[in-house]
Amino acid sequence: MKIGVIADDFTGASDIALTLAEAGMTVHQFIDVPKGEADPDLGAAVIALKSRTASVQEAVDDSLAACAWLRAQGAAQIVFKVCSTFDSTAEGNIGPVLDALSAQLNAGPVMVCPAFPENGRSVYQGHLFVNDMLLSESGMKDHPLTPMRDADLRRVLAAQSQCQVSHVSAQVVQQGADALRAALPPTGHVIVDATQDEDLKILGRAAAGAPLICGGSGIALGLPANFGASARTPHWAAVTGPGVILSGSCSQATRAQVERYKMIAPSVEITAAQAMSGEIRIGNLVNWILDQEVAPLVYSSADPEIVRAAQLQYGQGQAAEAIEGVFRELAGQLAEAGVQRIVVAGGETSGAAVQGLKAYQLEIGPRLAAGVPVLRLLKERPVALALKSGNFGGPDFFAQALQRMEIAQ
Ligand SMILES: Nc1ncnc2c1ncn2[C@@H]1O[C@H](COP(=O)(O)OP(=O)(O)OP(=O)(O)O)[C@@H](O)[C@H]1O
Ligand SMILES: O=C(O)[C@@H](O)C(=O)CO
Repeated sequence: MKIGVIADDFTGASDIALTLAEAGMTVHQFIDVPKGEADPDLGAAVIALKSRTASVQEAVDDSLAACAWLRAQGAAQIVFKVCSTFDSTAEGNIGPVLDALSAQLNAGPVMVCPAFPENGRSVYQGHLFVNDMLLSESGMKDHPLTPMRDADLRRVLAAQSQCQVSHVSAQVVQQGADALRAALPPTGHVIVDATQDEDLKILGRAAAGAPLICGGSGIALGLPANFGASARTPHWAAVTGPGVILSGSCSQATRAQVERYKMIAPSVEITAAQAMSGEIRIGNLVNWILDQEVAPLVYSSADPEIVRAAQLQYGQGQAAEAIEGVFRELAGQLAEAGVQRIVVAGGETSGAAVQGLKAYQLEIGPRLAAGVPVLRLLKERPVALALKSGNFGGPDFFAQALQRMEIAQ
């Protein structure tokens, strides 16, 4: 194994797994820290944790355990995969986890860059932009769990970390890998600018031999080439059979996708009140889903005002866990009932759904959208999964993803 990735959520794990697969690495996504050994033929492994919004101590402990497993499999380089919008609560977990991993690996300077230009995420003068807006003015300021209200990543990371946080500008990056390496301090975390894929490939070259780097999937663009890998398209054996869309993301992009899909297929909304009351009968919902001619949509996605009202009434964590609990139970029962194509929208929601599926290892297929691969879960019958980050995919993503799962490549 050459590259080991520790991802702080499940959609982010599949996002970077796709980047590595398209750059030629043989890669699998693992759910939580595996118990056994990895296939020695794997060039890369991505461990999906549900640590982004966990307690700081839990996030640190789980990330260190994942790092130890990856190193034991021979991983020469560790990537801490975080969100391209640097999703984090004020107290962590990016800073504390990065500090712990850096200490465990005696990593020296750690380059940090969440840029993902293909999906409109760029870092310039230490500030994170979502398309043409500062992060703090984008929809991410209303995120239900990790509202991002400061675009200056140096300040955000410095508030969470015990280490020195510095910055290397795009002007230096664009002079090449040698100039970037020369600009790095001896230790600490370094926010590195990147506004285009070429900047990320320079960063990848500069990261050759670095024990630890941190970023979105874009930071992996240039890493496989350091190990002699070259671009390829992942293969896919068609998966047909009943399908369903599960959406717990409240992001702007997902809410648009929900409204578009509701126009062509049956749907049912799960409200926070219903989830908190325990009135939802999962078995009845499964039967309703299986009775539909067209793959139906089950969603809790709601506008920020509705989410805020629910959080005020029930508590942010309680509302989140209640809704995730519904999707966790639903996903497991759907797979047992024979559903074979499952599209999930939202990182935490995907974590819940995958836990419900009792999935431990996923094969990476071709892209459904930038940052979203189709995944194969090997059960009695193969299950095709799409774990879509809230802000990813176009308006017709749901229908297109279900159709793509049925086409071999
Ligand atoms: N109607 C609702 N009211 C309150 N909380 C909700 C509601 N619908 C979903 N949630 C919660 O909001 C959170 C959404 O987070 P999730 O990570 O699934 O989506 P996302 O942040 O848009 O996706 P990503 O992290 O991939 O960008 C989950 O914990 C979910 O349970
Ligand atoms: O980097 C991203 O935006 C996604 O992979 C993600 O982490 C969403 O939660």
